[in-house]
Amino acid sequence: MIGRLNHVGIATPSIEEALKVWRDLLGATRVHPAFDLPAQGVRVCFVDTPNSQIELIEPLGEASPLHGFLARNPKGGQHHVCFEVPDIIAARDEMRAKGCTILGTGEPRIGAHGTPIIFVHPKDMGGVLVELMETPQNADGMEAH
Ligand SMILES: CC[C@@H](C(=O)O)C(=O)SCCNC(=O)CCNC(=O)[C@H](O)C(C)(C)COP(=O)(O)OP(=O)(O)OC[C@H]1O[C@@H](n2cnc3c(N)ncnc32)[C@H](O)[C@@H]1OP(=O)(O)O
Ligand SMILES: [Co+2]
Repeated sequence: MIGRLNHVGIATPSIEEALKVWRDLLGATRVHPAFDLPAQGVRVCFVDTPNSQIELIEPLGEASPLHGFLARNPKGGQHHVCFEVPDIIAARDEMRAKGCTILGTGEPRIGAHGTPIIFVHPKDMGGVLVELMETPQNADGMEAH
C-alpha cells in the first residue's frame, strides 16, 4: 500500500524563521509561497528537494493541531511523514482492519496538495505521525509526478 514519500512535515512557530535553516543553511532554492489552510489549522510553505518536499507548518487559529506539539517542542521539529497511496478509502480501511487508529472522524479531508488525506495515530506507527495522501493525478488521469 505504501507509496512515494510525498513530504516531511516540520512544525515551527515561524515559517520565516524555519526558512533560515532550509533556504539559507541548506541551500534550498525552490521555496513556494506560504498559504493558509484554515480547515487544517495551519499555515503552509513547501520547500522542494530533488526527490521530495519539506512541508513547513505553522499554527493557524486556536484549534490548530500543532499547539500541543509546539508546547512540547517550542522551537519546532519533525512532525509527520507523508506517503502517497492510490486510494485513500482503501488505505484507511486497510489500516483500520489492521487495528490502527485514524485520527479525527476518519473521513478524509482535502490536504495542501488538493487530494484527500488521513492521519494515523503515532502510537500505532512506532512513534511517528503518518499522513497518507491520495496520489495527485493529472487531468488525463495519470500520476502527477
Ligand atoms: C498542511 C496540511 C496537511 C497536508 O496536506 O500535508 C498537513 O500535514 S496538516 C498537519 C497538522 N495536522 C495534524 O497533525 C492532524 C493530525 N494530528 C492530530 O490529530 C494531533 O496532532 C495528534 C497527533 C493527535 C497529537 O495531538 P496532541 O494534542 O498534540 O498530543 P496528544 O497529547 O494527544 O499526544 C498523544 C501522544 O502522541 C504523541 N505525539 C503527538 N504528536 C506527535 C507527533 N507529531 N509525532 C509523534 N508523536 C506525537 C504525544 O507525545 C503523545 O505521546 P504519549 O505521551 O506517549 O502518549
Ligand atoms: Co503534511
